[in-house]
Amino acid sequence: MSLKEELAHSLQALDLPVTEARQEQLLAYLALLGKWNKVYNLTAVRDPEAMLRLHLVDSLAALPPLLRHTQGQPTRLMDVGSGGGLPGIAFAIAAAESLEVCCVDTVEKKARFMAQVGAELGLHNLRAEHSRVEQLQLPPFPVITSRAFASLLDFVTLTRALLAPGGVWMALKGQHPADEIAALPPDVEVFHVEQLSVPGLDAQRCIVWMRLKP
Ligand SMILES: C[S@@+](CC[C@H](N)C(=O)[O-])C[C@H]1O[C@@H](n2cnc3c(N)ncnc32)[C@H](O)[C@@H]1O
Repeated sequence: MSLKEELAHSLQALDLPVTEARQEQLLAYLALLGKWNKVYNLTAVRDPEAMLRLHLVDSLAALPPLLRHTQGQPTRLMDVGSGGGLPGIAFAIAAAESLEVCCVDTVEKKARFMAQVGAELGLHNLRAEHSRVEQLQLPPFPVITSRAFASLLDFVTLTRALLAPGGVWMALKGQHPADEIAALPPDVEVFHVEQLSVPGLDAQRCIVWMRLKP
């Protein structure tokens, strides 16, 4: 199966409608990730087919739950520790109509890569910030995501100043992280641990949804 066919099948399995043009952009993003990975060391995964499954589809699996949460309404989202742009850039492409995405990474070459992807693919809803997230000064976000970034405790501690009133944290995790949940501060509430199934991937995945207690 070609990468294009595999992506289309995966999107269908996720019940995530993405136009043909956006699918081309997702593949173009993957190609840029592969190209610049050699120079910038953006990810340890190098094989294009594995990158599609382990990075792109793995990230996109969290998008339908996010769109259910936002009910498709226009939303500003910050993705922390995006690295090569995951899940932020995947979200920005696949849900371009409703998401404004700010990807943050403390490593300059990674932020530069993400900005370059935005420029090359014409992603007007994507912004890349080179900063430690705890030093970032921006208007707060209704949704803050992370994938393979830090413990839940560090995630919420480093970003709580950037969470809008009523906003949510969305942590993309592997196995249900019971120990990390137990270590959260008392004013942070886990309101849902949502199991995900990733097409073509036999591994446990979940989203830990959190918010500040009222
Ligand atoms: C393991 S990578 C994960 C990258 C990407 N989210 C993924 O799923 O492939 C973690 C990233 O977090 C970034 N990072 C670590 N501490 C940070 C901080 N305080 N602020 C912003 N980015 C940070 C690192 O530079 C690295 O790119």
